[in-house]
Amino acid sequence: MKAVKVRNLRFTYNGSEVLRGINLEVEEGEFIAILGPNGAGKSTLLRCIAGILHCEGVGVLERPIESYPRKELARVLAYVPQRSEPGFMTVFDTVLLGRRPYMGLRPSKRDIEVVKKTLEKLGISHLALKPTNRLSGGELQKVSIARALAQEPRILMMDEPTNNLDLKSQLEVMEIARDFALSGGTSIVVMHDVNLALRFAERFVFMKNGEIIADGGRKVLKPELFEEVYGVKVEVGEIRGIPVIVSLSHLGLSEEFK
Ligand SMILES: Nc1ncnc2c1ncn2[C@@H]1O[C@H](COP(=O)(O)OP(=O)(O)OP(=O)(O)O)[C@@H](O)[C@H]1O
Repeated sequence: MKAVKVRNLRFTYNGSEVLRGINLEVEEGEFIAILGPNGAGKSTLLRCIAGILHCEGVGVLERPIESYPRKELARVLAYVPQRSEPGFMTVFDTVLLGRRPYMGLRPSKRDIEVVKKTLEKLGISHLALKPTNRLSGGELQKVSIARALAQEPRILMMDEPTNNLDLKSQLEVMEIARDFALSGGTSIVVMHDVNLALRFAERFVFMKNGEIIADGGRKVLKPELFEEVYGVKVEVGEIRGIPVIVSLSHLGLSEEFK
């Protein structure tokens, strides 16, 4: 089944076109990384697919996104924004908000169980009773991811989830996204760290100026693509079978590695 289908998607902020005819199909079980320079339109695309921005041409699990009542959409799709606002609520209660699409007036035993398990998974059980405005940036990011996982969605979308995270936490979050896809869910992650994306994702969508420039598996990772998308010379190597991108110079700037 197609998790997401985007057809000829256009999006305009105050008259300026930011997405120009995007076509994208994502199968259930895929883990895709959306990459590209600042301002390329990655977050806007993610927010269109998540139904936060209203645009025509987005299908989720073979249905137009606008046909979903809000609660039903939240059971199907979870979105972790680039930044989340901290507040007075505790970590536990914040993650419990992820159970809202399932809850009646009070949380059930299962809701509480899911929250506890999710906190454990993210390694933040010890923070359960702390208000989120007393967390570090990385801790807050993990709370945001935990809340999305507690939603038990079929599609997990995260916007730069590894920002603010230390090396170990970056790997943990990417493993979570990969395991989510391996267990039949769909992970769509916007990232800047190309090497981290290469290490975990199986499909790469490169955007520039509101368009998709390349879309595919490791074979799309050619130096010419990085020159076109980022204006950077790179070499593509391999360590233990994992592709590694080494940036050499800005085009036209440093002569050092030419
Ligand atoms: N709320 C907004 N109002 C007006 N313009 C916006 C708004 N949000 C984003 N834009 C513009 O839309 C374009 C795409 O932004 P977007 O955040 O989607 O890019 P991005 O690829 O996610 O960038 P980054 O990697 O820097 O997060 C940019 O030119 C940005 O200035």
